[in-house]
Amino acid sequence: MRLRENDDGGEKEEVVENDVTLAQNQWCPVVNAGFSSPKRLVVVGYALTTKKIKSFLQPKLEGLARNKGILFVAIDHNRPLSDQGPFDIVLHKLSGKEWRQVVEDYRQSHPDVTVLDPPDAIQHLRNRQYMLQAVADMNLSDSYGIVGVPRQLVIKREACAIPELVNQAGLTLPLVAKPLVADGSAKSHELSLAYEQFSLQKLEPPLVLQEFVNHGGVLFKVYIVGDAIKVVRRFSLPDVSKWELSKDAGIYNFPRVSCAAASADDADLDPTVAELPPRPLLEKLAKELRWRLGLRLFNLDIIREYGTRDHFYVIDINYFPGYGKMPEYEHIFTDFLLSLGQGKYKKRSG
Ligand SMILES: Nc1ncnc2c1ncn2[C@@H]1O[C@H](COP(=O)(O)OP(=O)(O)OP(=O)(O)O)[C@@H](O)[C@H]1O
Ligand SMILES: O=P(O)(O)O[C@H]1[C@H](OP(=O)(O)O)[C@@H](OP(=O)(O)O)[C@@H](O)[C@@H](O)[C@@H]1OP(=O)(O)O
Ligand SMILES: [Mg+2]
Ligand SMILES: [Mg+2]
Repeated sequence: MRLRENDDGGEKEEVVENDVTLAQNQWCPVVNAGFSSPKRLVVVGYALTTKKIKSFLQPKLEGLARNKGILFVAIDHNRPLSDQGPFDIVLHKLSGKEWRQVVEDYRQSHPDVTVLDPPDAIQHLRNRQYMLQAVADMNLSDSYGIVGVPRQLVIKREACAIPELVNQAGLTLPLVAKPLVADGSAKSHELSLAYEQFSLQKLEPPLVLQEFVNHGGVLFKVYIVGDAIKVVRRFSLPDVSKWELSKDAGIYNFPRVSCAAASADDADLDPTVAELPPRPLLEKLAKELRWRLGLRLFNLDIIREYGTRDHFYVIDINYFPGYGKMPEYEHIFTDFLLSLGQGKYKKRSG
């Protein structure tokens, strides 16, 4: 294992390396396969951080995968990617220009390998200026509801100009300040809530200022794995009342509210807040976003504007999120990998 530097040379992340070379044609007698003939193994090369490996590649996933004829193999960062495998699928979430180039070159030279996902498409989500653009462009509105994004302003530099810029843009307080770059570093998740215009000068650009939308303190995480969708509830920031807004001045930093411990699925909630967004609306949104973003593995944070039944906002999109927290992810993920592997094999032999 060694440390790899990010684009900006600052934040570092661990990468895992091992040394596995596979035979050219891998066939396996799939466990529990009964009378059926041996199936071809689907070999998945992965390049993930140690944290991601721990949360995603859990024993249950690996066991189920093995039974279904899927083999996970760690990519060795000290050897050329083309010398490894052969892989049917490459799964990756690492940062750095160098790594993006390695994956891009590999994609070009190995068109028969499914690379999840294209580096450029992943990179697009790493900037909050562009992250939600595809949702805004969709203008999704049908009988099931309306899906939009909060109004936001990008501040690249000069904190002292923020109050005036916010005024000119006509943004309504409170505002959520989010670091412009969403590169997975701890800093990129350091958000704050600003109640009052003057104190906005204390913020540190580059950032995005987004209107805070009251949503009853619950958000919906919509996990997407290819064509599959899974929705869970999470606790979120509480609503801000007009009274609080007039009373509170200043900027408040808040911790990562949307992560692990805060599942709201079993909580006793106001049903109008807890009701999941309509399935057909999410199906439409996910399908269109898969296409517009060119990604197959991501999740969306969606909130319902408090007091409405069908007015939704997408506030965040994450590439290869914490699938370990998605119910039944082992089955959904292995089925997805199999469908990719088999599709490819059919194409080759057809
Ligand atoms: N516009 C908004 N209106 C209301 N609440 C918001 C808004 N933006 C963010 N929040 C709250 O802040 C939390 C963190 O924001 P966001 O999801 O954008 O950050 P993140 O660091 O990218 O999160 P993640 O850990 O999911 O990647 C959200 O889960 C939600 O509770
Ligand atoms: O750490 P967790 O398992 O919670 O997964 C989180 C994931 O971290 P990881 O990539 O290090 O795994 C985050 O990625 P980065 O932006 O930080 O790269 C982001 O996608 C979060 O939204 C995920 O939380 P979720 O949205 O699924 O709750
Ligand atoms: Mg989020
Ligand atoms: Mg995020």
